[in-house]
Amino acid sequence: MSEDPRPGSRLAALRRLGPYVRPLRWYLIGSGLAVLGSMACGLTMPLVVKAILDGPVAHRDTGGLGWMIGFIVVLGIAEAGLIWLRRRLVSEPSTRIEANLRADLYHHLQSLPVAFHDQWQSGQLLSRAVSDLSTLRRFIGFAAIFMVVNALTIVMGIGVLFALDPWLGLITLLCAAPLIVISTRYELRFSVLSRRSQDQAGDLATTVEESVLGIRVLKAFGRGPDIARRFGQQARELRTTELAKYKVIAGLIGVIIFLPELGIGLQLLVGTQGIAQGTMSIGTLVAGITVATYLRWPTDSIGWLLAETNQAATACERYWEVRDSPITVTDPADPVPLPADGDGELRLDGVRFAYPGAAGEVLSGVDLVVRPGETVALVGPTGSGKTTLTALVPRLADVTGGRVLVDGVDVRDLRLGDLRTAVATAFEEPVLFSASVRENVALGSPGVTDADVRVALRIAQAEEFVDRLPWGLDTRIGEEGLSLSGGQRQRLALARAVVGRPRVLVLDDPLSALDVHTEAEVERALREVLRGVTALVVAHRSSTVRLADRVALLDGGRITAVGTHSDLLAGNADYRALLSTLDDERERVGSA
Ligand SMILES: Nc1ncnc2c1ncn2[C@@H]1O[C@H](COP(=O)(O)OP(=O)(O)OP(=O)(O)O)[C@@H](O)[C@H]1O
Repeated sequence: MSEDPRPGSRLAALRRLGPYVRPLRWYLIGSGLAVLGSMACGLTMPLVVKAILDGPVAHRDTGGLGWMIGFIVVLGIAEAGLIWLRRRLVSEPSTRIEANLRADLYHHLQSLPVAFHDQWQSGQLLSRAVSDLSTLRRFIGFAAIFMVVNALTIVMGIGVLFALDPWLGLITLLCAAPLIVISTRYELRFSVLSRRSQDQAGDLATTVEESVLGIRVLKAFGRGPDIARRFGQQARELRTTELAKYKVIAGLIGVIIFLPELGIGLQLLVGTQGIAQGTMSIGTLVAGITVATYLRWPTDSIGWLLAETNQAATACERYWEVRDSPITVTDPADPVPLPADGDGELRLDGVRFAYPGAAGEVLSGVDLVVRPGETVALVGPTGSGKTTLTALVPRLADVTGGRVLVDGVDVRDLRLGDLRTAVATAFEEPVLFSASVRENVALGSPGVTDADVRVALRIAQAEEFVDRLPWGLDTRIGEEGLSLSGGQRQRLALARAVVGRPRVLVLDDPLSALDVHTEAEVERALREVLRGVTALVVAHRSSTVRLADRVALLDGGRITAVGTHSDLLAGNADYRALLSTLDDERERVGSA
């Protein structure tokens, strides 16, 4: 996310849009030709005016005037028609390219490993997916075409001026040339600011998103004013950058306005002398000034179009930064099917894991077998790597050493779709989406029937409350399921985990974030969910531990003890100490 002002890298980012643009190039070329045609009509008009002034007006003879006026009308109609055609032609490619880029970005985001999302702020992703792509749409539909067309119009116009009178052409050329040099210098300065402001807008979006999602916590802890201060500070920084952008643009606009005005003044001076000496006609001078005036917008707009191009190049760079992030968790080249008769054995064989860029390993040789149909609770001090370990089973991240095997097959040899059907997960914080109960439960198993959803809800002790919702399974639950209680959300998450009848369940303690009364309901649900399924359950509560057949103690990156809850209580001092801290902590939290 660095500010890289080099035009080369930024142009390369724009060039990479080729595969998106190529299939729609005829629309864009057609649109460019239409606008070029309309400009040619505009440039022809002064020539007809010259013919009228130097012919019928100068000779006081109106013969042929009708044809000339008629020609001007035809030029006007053609110009208007071509402008209409340009607008019609350009809307299709610009919106289609934007939609395709957005769809591919979203698909890529879905495939990126969790480690990527840990490192990227959501607001940055949001601003790239929304505002940066809108900037690109504007560029493709407008600035890109007008950059080319306006440059051609300036060349055509100066050509016409040279044909009318070399002095008129030379004056306009001498005023236009410094513009190009000055604009390029401004462009470089603007590009740095443009990149900064887009990144700052992303940071601002992150703050807004975090404060909306965490509104309850912020209110409960009275942190609203602090967040407002942070937001205010970020908004001020963004404003400072925007002001600096305006300053650069204002300087450029000043030059852009002044030079053409100077040109028209010089044309009048030279033209008046030419007319006095009889070397130039009035028609030539009027046509020359009209052409020079017509060239003002193409010339004036260069700075603005360069700014738009800059912004688009920056947006494009930011887009590719996400698209270029490697998808490290992929389907294997030769996937192995899961044995059809497997009962769901989960085996961790010397599993090691280190977070990218971290100094040391979180897991350094974990060996554990969860037998078919068995529930193993994973306990360990905070930060010992329990959550990390559960992420390795459905390949939310890949082991850095050792193997995770489901029914004897390394999870990396399975097709991701097969693995995630065989292994279902539920997390400490149940995440529900703005969709119906049915869609939320069937999220990972799109083919399931309503009957399957109902069975899952029954197992998760959620059927009764879902039936009481106003539209039952069709009830839309709010963003993150905020309109449901914590226990209800957790039970829907458990129903989602079991609906596809997975071979292995991996749960991050579903009871840990619940109060005592809710916990009893979810505990009942959990007991049902765990019946007959192979399950590895991270336990933060002794109540969760008691649901398990065996308990594994994770400490120092390894499993240091495995046994039944009572065996470990009786024979393992570390386990006794750990369990007492878990429940002490809860009492502290409960009484706070
Ligand atoms: N995305 C990450 N990048 C780098 N380090 C991480 C990341 N996530 C977790 N860690 C570190 O890995 C270690 C294990 O974290 P993990 O969340 O797996 O522990 P845990 O046993 O589940 O903890 P808790 O019981 O508090 O939930 C911790 O030291 C944590 O700081």
